[in-house]
Amino acid sequence: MVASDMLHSNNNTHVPPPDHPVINPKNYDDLLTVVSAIRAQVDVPLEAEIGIICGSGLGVIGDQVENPIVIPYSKIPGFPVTNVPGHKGNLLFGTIAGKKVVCMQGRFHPYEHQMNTALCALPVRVMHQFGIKTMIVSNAAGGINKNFQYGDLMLIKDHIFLPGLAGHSPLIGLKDPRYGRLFTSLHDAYNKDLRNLAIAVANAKKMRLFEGVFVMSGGPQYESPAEVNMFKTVGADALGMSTCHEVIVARQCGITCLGFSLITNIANLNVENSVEVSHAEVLETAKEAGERASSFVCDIIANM
Ligand SMILES: O=P(O)(O)O[C@@H]1C[C@H](O)[C@@H](CO)O1
Ligand code: HPA
Repeated sequence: MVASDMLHSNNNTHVPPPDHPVINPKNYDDLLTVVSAIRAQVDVPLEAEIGIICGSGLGVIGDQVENPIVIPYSKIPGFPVTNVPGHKGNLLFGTIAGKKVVCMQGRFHPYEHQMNTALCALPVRVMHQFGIKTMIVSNAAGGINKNFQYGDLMLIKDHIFLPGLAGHSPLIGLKDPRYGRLFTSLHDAYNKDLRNLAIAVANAKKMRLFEGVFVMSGGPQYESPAEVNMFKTVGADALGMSTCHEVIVARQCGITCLGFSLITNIANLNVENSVEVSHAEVLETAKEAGERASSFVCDIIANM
């Protein structure tokens, strides 16, 4: 199947009913309604200390959750539903290495139908309501740094949030004080202690691991060579279409964050080269590297 067909097929496990409502992410009472709807799905109390977001093709990280309670997004009134291949669309509650986790097996992107950055980041607020103090966020990304190879992992040490700089911050227009500080600081957004822990874990596993700056573009088109060159010039090492708005909301909620990119393709800097990126290629690399990425996440959690 070619990539363009994949993007219009629904390979997700769950299809929502046609009248599936989606909440207003800037209404705090709507958020509480979604949280109650999730609690109503099961007859055990749900809580978690660590939240995990799986990037494209990285749902395998969610397969590490022990004794999972699986709640499809389509079964949660008010919760968005994703149609992007490689994103299963399940919220999982369970444990990894004895720690209580909640895992988003599939995320939302601003380029999806009727999406915006605030709605994409709504699940972070939901996970916060279930008690998370730490969030591990992953994504598939194109490598800009010349040292990167397919399948490399890059810890995110900082980000450039292009849609946010252009007026699409998930915090815009929030007026309910229960959301927290509007003027959220992004100092240490990708926590230094957690990054040091991740580096120690990678060293113990003898894994290649880089640190770098992640840039988020709006997508869904992949970047032109001139755009890739611009991102390189401003100091970006990897580029993708997610993550920054989730981390910003997490920081507003006081959640400590660790982020990493799986380099699924090498971004093309030369307009004379004929290099076509496809989502199929992204998923293929993620499939090859998925086990390594999930074992990395489990070991980090075990050592937290
Ligand atoms: O969910 P992530 O950010 O991992 O997905 C990446 C960015 C685009 O959604 C898609 C491009 O192939 O993969
Ligand atoms: N650009 C943007 N997003 C991506 C890429 C890319 O090259 N690869 C995976 N996600």
